[in-house]
Amino acid sequence: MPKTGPDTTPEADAAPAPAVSVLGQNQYGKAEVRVVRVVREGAVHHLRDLNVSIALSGALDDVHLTGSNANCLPTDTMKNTVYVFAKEHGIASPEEFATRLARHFVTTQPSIHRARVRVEEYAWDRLTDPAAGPAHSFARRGGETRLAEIAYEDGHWQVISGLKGLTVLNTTDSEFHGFAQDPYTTLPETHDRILATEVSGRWRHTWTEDTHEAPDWDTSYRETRAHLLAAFAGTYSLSLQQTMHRMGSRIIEHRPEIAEVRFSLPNKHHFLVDLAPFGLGNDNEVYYAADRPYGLIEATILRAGHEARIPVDHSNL
Ligand SMILES: O=c1[nH]c(=O)c2[nH]c(=O)[nH]c2[nH]1
Repeated sequence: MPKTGPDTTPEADAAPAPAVSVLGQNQYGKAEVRVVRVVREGAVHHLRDLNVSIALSGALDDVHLTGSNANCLPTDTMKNTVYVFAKEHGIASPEEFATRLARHFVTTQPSIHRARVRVEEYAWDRLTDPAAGPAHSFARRGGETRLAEIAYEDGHWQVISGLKGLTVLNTTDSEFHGFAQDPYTTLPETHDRILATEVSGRWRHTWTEDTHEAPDWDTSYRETRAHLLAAFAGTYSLSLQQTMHRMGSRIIEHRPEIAEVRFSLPNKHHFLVDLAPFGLGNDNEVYYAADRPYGLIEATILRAGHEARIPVDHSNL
């Protein structure tokens, strides 16, 4: 805005007019800081996954009325504080973590009189038994939906089973390097990253005729799902594409009743937070879980000699 000159209108000498507007309740903060904290106890990894929102209020009138930011701790700083606290103190519980944050802002910023911190925690279940070996694979609790799509025409059946919304994560045994590069490539190569995806999978059964016995659908579903998860957990991954192929090929190898598998797997990126500005290292401990953009990795895996019939879903692209 260009500065205006002195007010020379006749009203300038008069008593100030009562303000027309008054600042009411106000607060500000960083919403939805997605922090994932991994603790590695040898081959057994522990995971906490939070969505943290912070709202501060206090002596903030000047920020709104005069534009002075002297009392305005940047929301970016609040985000950094979440990551630094996750590194330095770990995440014992949502309550403990939120309490620590709220106390910090109120006791270190004289202008801040009240802090509200809301934490949502996403629960993860282990995919492998820590007593039986490496335990770094998890499935997110809830959100999973089983699917069935049936077509019947000219006496022939087509049965497609599947699932969506099954989110899985490996805290290690995932690398991505040796990729093609062009002048716009900035992605660093990684030899140890989090690999996470929300599985959408459909599989077509070989059963087409009433003259043959139909599979036990529930058993088939349970076993197929188990193979898909075992392949995700057990594959040392050089890309999500490779893991996905193992998930499909393991199903084809173990479930003769299935002719074709189709996966659509978003690569749910977890980026290591750079804690160097705070004099801290980050040895695969604190991650930022990005929700978009995401890689979208899709493929059909077929039993040799069978045709691809599961329609390719182009609603994403
Ligand atoms: O497993 C991956 N596959 C990719 O194609 C890709 N691209 C990318 O940026 N990260 C990854 N990760």
